Amino acid sequence: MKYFYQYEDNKDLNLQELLIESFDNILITDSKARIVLFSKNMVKALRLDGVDISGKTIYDLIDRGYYTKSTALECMKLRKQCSGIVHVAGSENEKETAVFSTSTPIFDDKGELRYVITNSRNEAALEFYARELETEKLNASKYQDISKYLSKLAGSSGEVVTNSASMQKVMKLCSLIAKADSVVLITGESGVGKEVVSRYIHDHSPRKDEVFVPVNCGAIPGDLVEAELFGYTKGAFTGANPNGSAGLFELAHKGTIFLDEIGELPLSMQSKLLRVIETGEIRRLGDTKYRKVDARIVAATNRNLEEMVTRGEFREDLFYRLNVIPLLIAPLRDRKEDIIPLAYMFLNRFNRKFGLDKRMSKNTLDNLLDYSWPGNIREMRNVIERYVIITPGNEIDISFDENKKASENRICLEGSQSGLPVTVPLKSAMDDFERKYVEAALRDCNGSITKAAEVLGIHRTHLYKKLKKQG
Ligand SMILES: Nc1ncnc2c1ncn2[C@@H]1O[C@H](COP(=O)(O)OP(=O)(O)OP(=O)(O)O)[C@@H](O)[C@H]1O
Repeated sequence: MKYFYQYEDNKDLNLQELLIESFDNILITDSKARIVLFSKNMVKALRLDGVDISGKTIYDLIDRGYYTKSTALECMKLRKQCSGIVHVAGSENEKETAVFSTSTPIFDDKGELRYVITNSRNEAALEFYARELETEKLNASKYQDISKYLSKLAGSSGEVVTNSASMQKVMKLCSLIAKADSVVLITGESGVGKEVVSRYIHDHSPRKDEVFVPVNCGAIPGDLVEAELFGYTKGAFTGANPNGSAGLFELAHKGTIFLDEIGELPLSMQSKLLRVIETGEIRRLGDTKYRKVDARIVAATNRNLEEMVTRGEFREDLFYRLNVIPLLIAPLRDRKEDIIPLAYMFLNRFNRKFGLDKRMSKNTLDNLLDYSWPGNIREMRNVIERYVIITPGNEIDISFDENKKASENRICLEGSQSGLPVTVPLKSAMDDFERKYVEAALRDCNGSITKAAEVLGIHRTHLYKKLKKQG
């Protein structure tokens, strides 16, 4: 391999001059440690401006206290490449600094040491590289985890129906909010579309090409919340990934993190979240250092945070910090103009999905409008999907008995004796029953997930997971 090329028109090339002007800090010494060449930047880095160095050796410079240790001398002694931090003395105007040097030996044909060439980087450059490296690592871990995370998520929100004046107002406001980077707090009953709205904000923000990370704070067991949100270092706790892991905030770097059910965050975590919002820094569990994270926060809750503040269940300072831009999404029963367009949207979606062509009876439309929809749009989605599947003919006839109790629902499946056509596989029948039962429990408990979970005898996080699975 040839490393040096000379052409007709660069015969006068003077390599010494090029080395002297090089951006890199370069020092060449001979086998007796005499200085042969300094690049201008090396002179600056070692603070030797104006010093007469002709005929001087590295020993002389060390004797005069310019620096304390030399990788060039180490390299001469060990006859191999050596690296290390070299502390450079301060002066009246400049404080002591350090450079990272690497010295490489150059041997002649007989294996005798001829020169040592030393390259170095100063502190500022090293800090710059360290920061770049950290960002690179962050991005690498981010993208590694994102694919895993996204694959676990339910499908995207698809078409967003906004026929009512109140939803149109919300969406208009969202378009404005999207452009700013402020924290947003979305409130509204379960299933009204808080996540849909937060995705809309992200999709219309300058961060739209970055990741959107939805997190259901209520579904994460209390003792794991910190590790999930902020990540953890090696050996932070038993059962953890032995290499440590980035948290969801790091995953959302440059994008948006959607903190759903923020009211379920334990108080200890609330103060940590407040710190993150104030400083833009997170600290992995078990770590000592803080890391900068640039994630826009959109939070949501179906609880009354103000009341929680008065009861001491939610930090007042966090509430005010989150409540910079409050958005209230009305329950479906208060925006009836959305009911029929939503019903048709879901009907079309499920007809397409199952390759069917069902229609809704006139009676159904009236019933949909009269119903109070305690589970809001999620409930509607489930009802329509269910009727599309279980209606044998082409016309769907949906009716509701709002007075029906959950306990009655257990034995009161509509239709024939068994309640479902026998053509439905057992798994679908069981899923359908579970869905109805959960809906009935939610209806009985006025949409409160905590109460419904109690009635059903399952943990709140378990119920959240079931609801998410159901759509
Ligand atoms: N305006 C809308 N247009 C179309 N679909 C909607 C709309 N609003 C909600 N949905 C659908 O309803 C379901 C529930 O919405 P979403 O998950 O956003 O509600 P949520 O308020 O975040 O619920 P929770 O509080 O339980 O997390 C989803 O399947 C969503 O796609």
